[in-house]
Amino acid sequence: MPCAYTFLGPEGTFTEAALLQVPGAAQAVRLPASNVNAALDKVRDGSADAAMVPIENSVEGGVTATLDAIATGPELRIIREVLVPISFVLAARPGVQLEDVRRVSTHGHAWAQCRLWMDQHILGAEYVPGSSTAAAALGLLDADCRYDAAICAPLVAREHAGLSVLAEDIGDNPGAVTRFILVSRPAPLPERTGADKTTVVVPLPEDRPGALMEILDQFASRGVNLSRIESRPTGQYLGHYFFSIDADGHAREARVADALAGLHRISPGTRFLGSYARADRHATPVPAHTSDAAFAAARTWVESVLAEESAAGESGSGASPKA
Ligand SMILES: O=C(O)C(=O)C[C@]1(C(=O)O)C=C[C@@H](O)C=C1
Repeated sequence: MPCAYTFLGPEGTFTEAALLQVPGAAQAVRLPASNVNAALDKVRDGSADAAMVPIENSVEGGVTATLDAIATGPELRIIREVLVPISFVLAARPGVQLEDVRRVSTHGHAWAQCRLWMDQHILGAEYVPGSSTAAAALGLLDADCRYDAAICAPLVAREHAGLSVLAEDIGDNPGAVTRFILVSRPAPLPERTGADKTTVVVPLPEDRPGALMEILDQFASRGVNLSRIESRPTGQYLGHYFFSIDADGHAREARVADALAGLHRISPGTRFLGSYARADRHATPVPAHTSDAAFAAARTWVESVLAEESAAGESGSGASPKA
């Protein structure tokens, strides 16, 4: 297990709450980073062993900063995922009333999850982007703070920043959940658990009709279920995209390994980002014809066909019958 962790900080972010779910992390060195790229750089340069970063929210979708940062640069591996239920409060310096609030700061994903509440309760609310929910809350303590309130986790408002809570549970979707990933430098794959996920990045081959269908077919024809697929621009030039994909199963399962090989044939720039246990422990049923046993039986059959062919060739009796 890693012994120095970094995370999207400062203390009190939802990302830190995710990190604290990792066994041993509460006792380990924890290094807050000011953004996702800075956290991943600490892993790449060896100043941390692993980074916890957000990747997907049930309301707002993919965290593009993370999807892009792990798709490029020196290779990294996802070794674990963590789910955190999200509940937001509106916090302000003691004495400030709800009717005094105009300018509100938070992380972009948090703002997106509280938009309706803001429209209903703060007429003409102005959004001030923050690097995280906790950074926005702590910023309220600065003498030259240019906003009136922050959207953050209940814990950071009360315990870390000593702020007053003007409203609780202000998220528009009460069941909101954010998924976080623990990322390390390339390392041996975590063991198969029977309920695993594999993440890949597949650049879309250009000028090739049906390329997306071919990519999807690598999974479909091997009975591999996808739980997320998103397209992101590579940033190189207009119209150049990659797909970020989560597939059910582990790279040590034959059907997943076979699908990975197929992806590499179609798009040699395919990047493997890891196989790791699903946080919800949900195991997707594997069709019998795509089980490891079915792949092994099929391989044995092909080998027996080839062995018969070469034996026949050596004995000279393998000539094709005349038509
Ligand atoms: O700002 C934080 O507290 C974070 O951990 C980031 C983040 C995100 O990137 O989605 C995490 C969970 C919430 O959905 C809002 C913000």
